[in-house]
This record gives sequence, structure tokens and C-alpha cells, in this order.
Amino acid sequence: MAEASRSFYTSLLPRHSPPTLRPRHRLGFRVRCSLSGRSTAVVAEEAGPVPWGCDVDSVGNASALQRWLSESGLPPQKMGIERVDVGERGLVALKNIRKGEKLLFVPPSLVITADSKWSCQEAGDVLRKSFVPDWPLLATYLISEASLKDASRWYNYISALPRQPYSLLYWTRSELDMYLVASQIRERAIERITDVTATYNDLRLRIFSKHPQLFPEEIFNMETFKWSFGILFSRLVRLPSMDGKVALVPLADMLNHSSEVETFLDYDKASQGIVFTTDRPYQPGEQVFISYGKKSNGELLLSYGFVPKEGSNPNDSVDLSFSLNKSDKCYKEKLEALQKYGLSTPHRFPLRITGWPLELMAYAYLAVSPPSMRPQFEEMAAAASSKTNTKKALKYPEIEEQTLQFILDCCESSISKYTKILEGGGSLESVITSPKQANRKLLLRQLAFDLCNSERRILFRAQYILRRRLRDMKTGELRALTIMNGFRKLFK
Ligand SMILES: C[S@@+](CC[C@H](N)C(=O)[O-])C[C@H]1O[C@@H](n2cnc3c(N)ncnc32)[C@H](O)[C@@H]1O
Repeated sequence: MAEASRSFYTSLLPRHSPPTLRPRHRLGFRVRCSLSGRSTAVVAEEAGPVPWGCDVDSVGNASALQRWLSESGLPPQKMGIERVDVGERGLVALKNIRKGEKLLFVPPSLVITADSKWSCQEAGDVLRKSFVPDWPLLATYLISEASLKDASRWYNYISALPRQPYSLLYWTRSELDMYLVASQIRERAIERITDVTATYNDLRLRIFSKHPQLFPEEIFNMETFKWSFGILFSRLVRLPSMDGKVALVPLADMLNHSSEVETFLDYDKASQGIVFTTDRPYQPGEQVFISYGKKSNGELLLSYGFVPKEGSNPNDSVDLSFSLNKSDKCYKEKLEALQKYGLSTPHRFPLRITGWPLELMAYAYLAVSPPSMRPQFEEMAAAASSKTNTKKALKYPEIEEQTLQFILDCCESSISKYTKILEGGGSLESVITSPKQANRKLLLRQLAFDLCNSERRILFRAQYILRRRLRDMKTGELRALTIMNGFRKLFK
């Protein structure tokens, strides 16, 4: 992170003396914080469900958040937090909003970044001295501030955060296996859960266990990390005009996503606040949206826990996995060529409703190419990796048909997995022990159903295109053969 932006941020941070932590008692965890002469005792619960935040559909805490923000210097807003149909709570226009209007103006002093001041300064110092990167640092910061309850300046913000962010981080391994077995997003969720667990274990080993009075396990544990990472995955934004700094921006993070809008949050140097510029007008009562980026439905489920309405996401894609055939005579050489360009087998490529990337085609060429094409292996591997600067479409007419057939086979094997799940052949059942669990099961089933449907739709489209191309190639070949035979007869 650039030094310049660091000092800029520090100078705008709140001025209050940090609390100090005293050793914890045996039962429960007692922290004494003295803030600007005020003394607050905070008792945190024993390990269990995360006690912070609120139900995602409650707007009570959101009203307190809005009050606190305006008392802390947020300018009057043209939007307010309300219950909405899309996204439970969202920002709704209170006045007419024009197209091209700048909104929000959240000052940096009301934004959480890796440079934010810790209420427990000693804890912050330990993490910074250990060069903990931004994401784990922010995850720890959130837990630390949350555990201090109203002794933290972020109390109103944290109280309005969802107690359970519904990203795939919150799905158990058996839920992922049961509901998302057909989708490649299952693997990405497992990778993400593994990363978060490894990050927590690393922090525990390197830092928390060495400073148990600052980072007691009752508070800094896997459950609370899952919560804080869930919050980061679903609310953290990257601000391009601040050297790509990542930040939690209160109020702005109440904006829901729409794939139809093209507006993003950023720092505005002129007004010195976080803003976004509307790409359409809004009337009072209408929900205002931003874009969380050009993400597929699977990526939206992975980080944000929702799947957009069918056919509404132009950026939707489905990952298709390709592998080299282990019995291929050139397996070793092909694998070496792939590894040279940072690829491996299997490898995932995104398939869109509008088509597939050149890299996918290049990988498929490599997978089917015969030993006589050895000299081209490297060229194919290079084109399959997005690392090369020059993107050119490879053409090998002699193996074109085989290559398209290979992609079609991959599509069809993927479609059959989705069909098994969607049309009842796969098991989506699980044992239900409580009404809460029944609700959860219904929600997860619906999300999985929506995702699988949208992904299968893209695969069906690719299947249609590939079959048509193969048929055209075959009829073309047949026509050429008939003409050749005609000529032969004529010359005889
Ligand atoms: C940045 S927060 C937006 C505010 C959030 N609705 C709240 O009440 O705290 C992101 C979360 O909002 C919800 N969300 C955002 N856009 C959505 C959409 N288009 N459909 C359904 N849920 C959405 C998801 O739960 C997501 O994890």
C-alpha cells in the first residue's frame, strides 16, 4: 500500500484514546476499556454463535447507524436504508435522483481500511509489526472492534452488519457436496473455506497464541473469523482512485447489486468522499443499485450468497473443466508445455452465453492434438494461458472437428450432472431436526437450484452451437466429397 495514502488516512482518523485490555478472567472474558476518560466494562460471551450484528432483515439497527453517521459528519443523503424486495435491506431514493448525479460523499474518517486506528492499539501494533496483509488484518480488526461493543467507535456500524452473512463460507462441506455437486463453484467454495481456515490457523500460531491476553481464543476463533471474512467477502470494496485500497464503507455497503447497472464506488478527489455516479434516474421509493463487478451467478453466490433472477445477468458464465488424457502418448510433453505457462490439468475455463474464450479453444486443441503436432504444443499452451500479451485465435483445420467434439463431450458430461441434480436423480435430501434447519435447507436448496439452472442454460446453449458447427462441418465435408466423386466420374 502506498505510503502517501497511508499518511493521508491517518490524519483523518477519529481522535480518541485507545482502550487498554486487561488480563481475562477464567469464566467469560472481561475487558476494561478507557475511552476519552470514559470507562466501559465489556463482557464477551463464551465461544458459540457470533453475538455481533443483527438479523439481515432488521432495519432498527440500520436507523441507529444512519443517525450515528449523520452525527459523525456524513452529509444529508438522498437515499435511506429501508426494507426492500431485492436484498432484504437496501438504499431507497428519498428524493428524485438524476442520471449522472454523484451520491453518498462518505468521508474517509467514516471508512474502515487497513490503516484505521484500533480501539485496542496494542493489538493493532502487534499485527502491523508482524506484517499481516490487509484482508486478515481487517478480519481481525472487525472482531476486535466488535468484541468491544459500545466501547468501539464502530459500534453502530457493526450492530447493523448481518449476524450471518450468507456466502458459501457458511455452507458445510456436506451441504456443498449435496447441493452443488454439479457446479465448479463447489470447488471454489472449498478452496475459499480452506484458505480462510489456513489464514486463521496461521494467525493463531504466529500471533494469537503468543499474545493470549490481546487475542483470547474465546473471541478470536474460527467461528468469529468465518463471520468477519464473510463480512469482508460481501462488503469490502476496492477503491481504484486510492491506489486500489480496500475499504468497508458504512452506508455505501447497504447498496444492493444489479447486473443491469454500471456504477461502482470510488473515492472522489474533488469532494474528498466515497461516491458513486448514477447511470439512470430514480424516483422517490425506488431502490438504488450499484454493480459489485462483472460477476457470474456462481461468483455472486460464492461471495454474496445470492443468485440473480434467471437470464438477468449478462455477465453470467459457467466454468467447464478440461483435462489431458492420461493415456495420451504425449501426456508428459503436453503437461510440461502447460506448466511452462502456469497451467495444469484439469483446468477450468468460463463458458458464457455469448461464447467461450480463445484460451479454452487452445487448451482443447492441445488436449486432442496427435504426436505429429508436437512442434505446436508450446504455441497451444501459450495461447491457452491468459498470460501471453498477444491474444490470437489459433486455427488447426486438421483437428478442428475433433477439438469441437472434445468440447461438446465436456459440455454434455457436465449437463448430465446438472440434469441428475435438477430433475431429481441426485439426492438433495438431508435429515431435518428443527424448523430453523428446515428454513435453512429450503433457502440453500433454492439457491442451488437457481444456480444449477442458470449454469445448465449456458451449457445447453454451447451444446447447441457446437452441435450445429459439427453438423455444418460434416455436411460441408460430405458436399466436398460428392463434388470430388462427381469430378472423378467425369474424368473417367
Ligand atoms: C453489500 S451488502 C448490501 C446490503 C445488504 N442487503 C444488507 O442488508 O446488509 C451485500 C449483501 O446484500 C445482499 N444482496 C445484494 N444484492 C442483492 C441482490 N441483487 N439480490 C439478493 N440479495 C442481494 C446479499 O445478501 C449480499 O451478501
